Amino acid sequence: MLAAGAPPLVEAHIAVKRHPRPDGTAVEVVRALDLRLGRGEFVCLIGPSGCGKTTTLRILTGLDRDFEGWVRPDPAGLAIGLVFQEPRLLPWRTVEENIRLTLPKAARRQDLAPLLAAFGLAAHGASYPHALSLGLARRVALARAVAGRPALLVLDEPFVSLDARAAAELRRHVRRAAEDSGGAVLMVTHDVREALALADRLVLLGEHPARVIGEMMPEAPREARTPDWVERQRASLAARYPMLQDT
Ligand SMILES: Nc1ncnc2c1ncn2[C@@H]1O[C@H](COP(=O)(O)OP(=O)(O)OP(=O)(O)O)[C@@H](O)[C@H]1O
Repeated sequence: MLAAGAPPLVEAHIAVKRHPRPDGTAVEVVRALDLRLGRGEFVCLIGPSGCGKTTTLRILTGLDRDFEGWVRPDPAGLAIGLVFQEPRLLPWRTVEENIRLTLPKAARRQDLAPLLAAFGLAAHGASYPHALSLGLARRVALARAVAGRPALLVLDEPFVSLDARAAAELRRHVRRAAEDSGGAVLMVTHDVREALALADRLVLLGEHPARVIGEMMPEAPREARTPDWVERQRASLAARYPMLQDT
């Protein structure tokens, strides 16, 4: 949580972000969006499909600099671990090599066994990405993202297209990654249940152009967030924000 008076890890004001249209005009995707992220805080960005969540993430992480506004500090100077919807593993490298290659040179020879074990990947270090299920591949991407101990871990829709069991396992690993890394986590999801199960703070974005329309801080500690508790909170949020009705 962002303690009063504590400087945020990242702070952004996106005045306007436009994407070009094929006919040469531009469409506004984000407008007047303000976001602050505290050290060690786990924040979920939630919003309807196509509202501009990924665009916002790309700006916050410095992947997109073509916008009006600012991000402080410059993300280029921040250690950021990224997990995209597509695991983006090098197909010709093993799981272990995929992780090792993203480490700074001095750390490349370290023993990765504890990390692989922590993410339930002990049996897969020598596997190639094509042999992995989507759930396992996302877990590798998550292990790779935390291997360098980032100050900020960014996850874009990590639970999409996973069956309930794989999603539950990944949720456990995301939770662990957040707790072990000590860094902040910013996760984009349209799965309100996952957000309620994991986050310190939920930031709700409206229809595009994306802007913040509300926030919620789950009061129960994570270990007390049972499926019943999550369902009650989801129903109460959906009553307040009708756009969450179908989630
Ligand atoms: N590079 C681009 N060029 C043009 N339009 C784009 C580009 N990237 C995204 N858009 C459009 O901007 C809007 C917001 O896209 P974005 O991917 O940020 O939304 P999102 O909330 O993450 O969507 P989803 O929930 O479907 O993943 C969409 O209408 C999308 O089609």
